[in-house]
Amino acid sequence: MAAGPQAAMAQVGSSGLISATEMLVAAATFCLLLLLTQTRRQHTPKGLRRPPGPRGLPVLGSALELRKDPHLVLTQMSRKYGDVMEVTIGSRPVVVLSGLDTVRQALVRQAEDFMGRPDLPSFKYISNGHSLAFSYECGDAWKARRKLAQNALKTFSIAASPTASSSCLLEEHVTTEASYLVTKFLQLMEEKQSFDPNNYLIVSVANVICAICFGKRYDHDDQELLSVVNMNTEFGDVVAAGNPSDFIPLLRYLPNRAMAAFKDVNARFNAFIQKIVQNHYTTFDKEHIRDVTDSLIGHCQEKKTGEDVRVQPSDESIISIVNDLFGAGFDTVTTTLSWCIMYAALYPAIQKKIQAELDQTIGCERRPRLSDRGKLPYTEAFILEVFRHSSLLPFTIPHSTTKDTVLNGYYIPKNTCVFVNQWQVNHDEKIWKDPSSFKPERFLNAAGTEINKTEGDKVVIFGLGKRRCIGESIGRWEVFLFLTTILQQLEISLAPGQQVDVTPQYGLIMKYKQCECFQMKKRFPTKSSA
Ligand code: HEM
Repeated sequence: MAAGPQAAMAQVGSSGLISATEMLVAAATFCLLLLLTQTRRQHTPKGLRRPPGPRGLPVLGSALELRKDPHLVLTQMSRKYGDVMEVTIGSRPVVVLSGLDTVRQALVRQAEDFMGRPDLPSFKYISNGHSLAFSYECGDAWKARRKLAQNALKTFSIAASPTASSSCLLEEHVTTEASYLVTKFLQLMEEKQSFDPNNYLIVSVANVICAICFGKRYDHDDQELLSVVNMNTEFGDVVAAGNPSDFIPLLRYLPNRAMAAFKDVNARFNAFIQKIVQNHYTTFDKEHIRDVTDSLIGHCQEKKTGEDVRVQPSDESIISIVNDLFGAGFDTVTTTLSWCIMYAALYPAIQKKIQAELDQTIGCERRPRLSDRGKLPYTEAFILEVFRHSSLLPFTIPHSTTKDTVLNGYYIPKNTCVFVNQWQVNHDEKIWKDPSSFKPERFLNAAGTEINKTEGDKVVIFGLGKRRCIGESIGRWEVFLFLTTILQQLEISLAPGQQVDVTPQYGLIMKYKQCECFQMKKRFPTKSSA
């Protein structure tokens, strides 16, 4: 019993000795937690059962088992306990959902019951507790903010723009950035044998969301932007489902390097955005709304005094929407593109098929546009397979029940933390043939001419229901346009003799290990961009 807590302490990098008082506090906490766990279990209403699951250790629950690759461990456990199971992490029961039907049942059909977020300690540091994505709040004021965010985002990205030379602002921003990337990659190939494209991808993708949110583009060597976009791993390590210090209260009082880095990342991130927002306030002109930040400031100023104040979000929480949009808008898309590039390099025959489709449909005289998307089924199937196979967001952000509820016959009390295992759904042998193989064809009709929509809808990577990602359309469009622009012009390969490790590193967003192993070469003689 004693070995468990010690192992957990070692895991978070405890360096000091434990005093007698600390031991007493630990023992008291232990007894209290046992008592609480038991009291909680006694409250299951008559005739109903709690979901099955492993017993776990006292105080730690299943925390040690979940230390490495929880998406794989929980997938394995779901084979034994089923699609609704309960694990205990530390002192806290967590319901884990697997299986497409169960996930749809909970997040879509019982959407209101499962739309909450748990009050995890780490979430309070994000956007000073005002985060749209991570805060505990999910009432009417939150719903109003989510709507506001969706509308502002749409206006400055995929809505038709009378001023843009492209079909919409998003197309204009991505085309600019993707063309820059192609030139940069070729320049790097002249300077080096091989390189890591991810360092450049992240700035280009960040520039797209910066243009939408702040009307601003940064140089690729801008140190301020680089210091913000390069701290996403520290962020993702802590907010990923199953972080022990969110579940084991004792760990919060011990030195914890990951948590310290997380707080620092959030403080720096908030300061970066705050500076831009202040600048927007100074130059704000309600007749000339430039970007998402302006539109949010405008909304704060227009708020009607007669509105029900309980429903009315505060100015601070409205403005902090840009933190969410910027934060969620670059690492997700960059990591998807980085997996696309890796799969294209690992499977040259698949890459050639995409390029053949691009050559046939678009040619080399003009650049891809968003309107080409429906005409490139193989490319679309490749993107779907990248989402499915990599399952780069193995879990959604943790959910929580908003009321006592019943799922598949199991009782789940209000405020229960819920993990949705997207990785399991995307690799479930019951719905996918040979799920570990990378096969874009699985998403095409028999003739290979169209996407099979039913198969495509089985991939769960943006969540579902009331918490479904609000940047889904933007994310999908961006991935399509960046990828097609790059593959139209460049052939991607791995440098001969280079070993690559494609094992996903667990986090909120899973990446492969960084490597300077890519080579790219021009497919056609240079054309002026059209
Ligand atoms: C390939 C790209 C992307 C993927 C795979 C992705 C995936 C996800 C997932 C899994 C969630 C959590 C859903 C849940 O908790 O049930 C989420 C939430 C969210 N995403 Fe995305 N996302 C992507 C791009 C974007 C972009 C480009 C933006 C903004 C511009 C964005 C903004 C958000 C926001 C604000 C939330 C929180 C929604 C809420 O809590 O109600 N995402 N996303």
